[in-house]
Amino acid sequence: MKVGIIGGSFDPIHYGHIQIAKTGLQKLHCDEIWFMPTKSTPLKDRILTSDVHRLAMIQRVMAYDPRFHVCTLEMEREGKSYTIDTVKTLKQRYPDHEFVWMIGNDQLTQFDQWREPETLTSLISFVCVDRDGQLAKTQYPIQCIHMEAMPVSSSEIRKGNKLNYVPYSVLQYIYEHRLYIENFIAERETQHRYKHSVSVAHLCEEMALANGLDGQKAYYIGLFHDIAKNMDKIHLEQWMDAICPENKKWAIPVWHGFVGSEIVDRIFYLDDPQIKNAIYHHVLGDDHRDPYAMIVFCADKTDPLRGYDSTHLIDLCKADIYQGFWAVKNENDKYLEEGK
Ligand SMILES: Nc1ncnc2c1ncn2[C@@H]1O[C@H](COP(=O)(O)OP(=O)(O)O)[C@@H](O)[C@H]1O
Repeated sequence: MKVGIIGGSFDPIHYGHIQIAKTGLQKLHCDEIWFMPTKSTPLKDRILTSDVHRLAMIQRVMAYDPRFHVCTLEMEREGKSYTIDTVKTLKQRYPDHEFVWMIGNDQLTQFDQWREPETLTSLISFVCVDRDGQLAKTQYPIQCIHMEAMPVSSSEIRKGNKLNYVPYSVLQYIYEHRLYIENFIAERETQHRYKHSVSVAHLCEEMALANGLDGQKAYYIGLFHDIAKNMDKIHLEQWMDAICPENKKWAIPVWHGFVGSEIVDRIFYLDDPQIKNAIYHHVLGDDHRDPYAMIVFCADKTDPLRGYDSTHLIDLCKADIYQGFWAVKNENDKYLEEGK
């Protein structure tokens, strides 16, 4: 049996990895593809997402093709993991299999940094699949083959970019387990606003749970509520023209609610209508029926990081969001009146 191996951190797995797997099946005529997640990568010093989460995300992709498998050999090994040890173990355990180790060309260019590269290529064959349309040259006996370009990397995904390259079931897992997502916000907001967003997210969650509602949904509303706040006026206006030109009658500081509600859906694939609705209304606080819209309005105004004592209002919202909402709204109106 011919087995194509794809080793990597898969933090998270994405369509680039899946494309390599398909190329292995189609062009190298592999019978199976084994995804080999590393425990910790010697060439990368970043702390990886836990083995359990990375493995669970890979498992979700296994359903794509019965020939896809996960091999946890490297994860099970203690300490740092080197490919040379893996290859030796594989050959020992599966003497009848023919293995092909598939790498992207970013790996090819740093192949001399792998431990014992000459021994490695003498033990099994290595194939490089083109990652960015430019097959790299190498001094090693490594065959290079072309594959359809998938311009994505896990690091971009961890920043919340190119989420369309993440299988939907994996993205669902990411949201269910809150992986990377505070980073999505940190990448797009100032440090000050990022802290506010995280604080509002936790407050929204607490208020929702206290009212018998979905804490996770409320957390996401709070986390993303200001996602469009840093956008410059030109881009903000382009979004407004595209999605709701009729709302341009409102002052510009109000627009980020309308635009944010589209961004969570179109860029972050949070397509829940209640999440969109709550973000849409959070600036004006003009949805008096949906509890999630009320929660984010109240949490935004009573965020402890704002520096005033909002404990009584938070307690009111936790006891009953419908009553709490009007108390927060009245206080807010009073505050705005005084500021005039
Ligand atoms: N978009 C892509 N196209 C082709 N190969 C890729 C792509 N992304 C990753 N690879 C290859 O997949 C393997 C595993 O990479 P990994 O470290 O998990 O992902 P990433 O490079 O995205 O962080 C490596 O050999 C890498 O070169």
